[in-house]
Amino acid sequence: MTRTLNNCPAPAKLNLFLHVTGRRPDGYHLLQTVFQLIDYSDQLHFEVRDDGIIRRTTVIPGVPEESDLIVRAAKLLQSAIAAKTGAAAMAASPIPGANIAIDKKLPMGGGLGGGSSDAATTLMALNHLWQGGLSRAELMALGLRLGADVPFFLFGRNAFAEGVGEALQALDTTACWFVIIEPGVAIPTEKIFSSSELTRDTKPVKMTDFSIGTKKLFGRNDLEVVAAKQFPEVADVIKWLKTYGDARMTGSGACVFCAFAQEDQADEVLKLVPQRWKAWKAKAMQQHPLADLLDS
Ligand SMILES: C[C@](O)(CO)[C@H](O)COP(=O)(O)OP(=O)(O)OC[C@H]1O[C@@H](n2ccc(N)nc2=O)[C@H](O)[C@@H]1O
Ligand SMILES: Nc1ncnc2c1ncn2[C@@H]1O[C@H](COP(=O)(O)OP(=O)(O)OP(=O)(O)O)[C@@H](O)[C@H]1O
Repeated sequence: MTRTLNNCPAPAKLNLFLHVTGRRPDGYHLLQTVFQLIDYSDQLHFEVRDDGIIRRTTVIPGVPEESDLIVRAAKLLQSAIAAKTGAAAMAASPIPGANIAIDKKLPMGGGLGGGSSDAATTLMALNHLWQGGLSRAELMALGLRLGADVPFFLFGRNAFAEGVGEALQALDTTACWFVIIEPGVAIPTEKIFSSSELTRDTKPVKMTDFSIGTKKLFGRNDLEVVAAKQFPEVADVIKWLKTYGDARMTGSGACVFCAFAQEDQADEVLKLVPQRWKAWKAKAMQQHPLADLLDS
């Protein structure tokens, strides 16, 4: 049995548009959005332990080990596999554990789904290493318990999403490059969704209503006006980047992106970004780099 799996990407996502169409009784919001994978990722490394312990071996400032979505995902998977295999099998061969290291690159509170992507990569990698045998659908159901964005990363390809983000339909998006700017603030998702100024009644669209092009993106991000009002740095970045194209915020913020058909167009703009902001470029991806792990 393979004991290690290294350099497992946990890619970021952008929301090419994000409409809030309602709210459930439990307070979660109903959305319509297009999730776009990009080739800018955290990297995770896994080593099987025989003692059943889950250990995050990298410190992430501000994220205690026990509340890390990586550790929570690993423990959730352990219990799901135990339930699936039953007590007798468990007695015969106790559930393995894992040491998990991470090279963190995705900014927290950035609207890029960093923690959610880390959790999804952990579920895919450990289901493989532990020979857990859970299907993609079973892992997606587990993922939803960790966060609204996690099922998308397990789905493994770009998607039109509804519900709280778990009702996914595969979608091929336009090949393009993105310039992403980090305004230098972290935005707690909850803070935006709980705002009294958030509109929650955008008219639902059908997949056939929109096409994804780099010239003009469809729709808007309903969370943007709330985040821009509460965090002026976000408003400043949007204003600056709009000079070069259809700039908008991703997720609940804070990162702002703009799409370009050609890489050299993205390079040109990247050179012009004011020094006070961290900026980088990323290429649109159609598939999650670990998508095949679930079919192997
Ligand atoms: C904004 C998006 O990133 C768009 O992709 C997601 O909807 C948020 O996904 P996420 O970060 O995984 O969010 P979670 O960690 O599940 O939820 C954080 C908080 O955001 C609010 N939340 C999140 C998702 C959603 N559809 N409605 C909500 O109201 C809830 O108050 C929740 O307690
Ligand atoms: N491994 C992790 N990486 C990043 N954040 C983590 C992790 N584990 C727990 N968290 C917590 O989860 C919070 C949300 O993380 P995440 O990066 O997914 O949000 P985000 O980048 O704002 O994405 P989105 O807004 O699209 O959900 C972080 O602010 C952090 O407190």
